Amino acid sequence: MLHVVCAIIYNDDEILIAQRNDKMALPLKWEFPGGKVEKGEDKKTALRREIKEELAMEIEVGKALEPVIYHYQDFSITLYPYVCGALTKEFIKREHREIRWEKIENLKKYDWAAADVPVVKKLITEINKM
Ligand SMILES: Nc1nc2c([nH]c(=O)n2[C@H]2C[C@H](O)[C@@H](COP(=O)(O)OP(=O)(O)OP(=O)(O)O)O2)c(=O)[nH]1
Repeated sequence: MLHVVCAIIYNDDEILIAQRNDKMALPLKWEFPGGKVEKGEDKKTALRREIKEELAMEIEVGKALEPVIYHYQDFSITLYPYVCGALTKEFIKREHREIRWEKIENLKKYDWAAADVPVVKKLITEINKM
């Protein structure tokens, strides 16, 4: 079982979303930036580290959302999503094929990694209640 943290990074009404590259597992799928928690590492620390490595970005890690367990064909993951704040909109694209700011109501148009689908649905439901 992989333990993966991911960041739902807000700036105003937009969220930062990323497309995996064709050399990665789950090629070309869209995801929230993040990565594997290392042994003995605190999840929030892991998330700040991954976002710095992947995007050269500093974030404020906030509320934890409900973890998602998903069994892919070759491996299983527990995905731990966190609501995060961005201090600036700037980032450097270091590993992904594409990274962009997107409005929540447009998130359903993307081909998400399967583990992310319940997270995306929840975000869309929440925004519709507002
Ligand atoms: N980062 C991230 N990974 C996700 C998400 N949804 C999802 O199924 N995954 C999967 C894809 C990968 O198999 C795994 C995360 O691995 P990764 O390759 O992004 O993590 P990493 O940077 O620590 O990996 P590594 O290349 O250093 O080994 O979790 C998501 O929203 N964000």
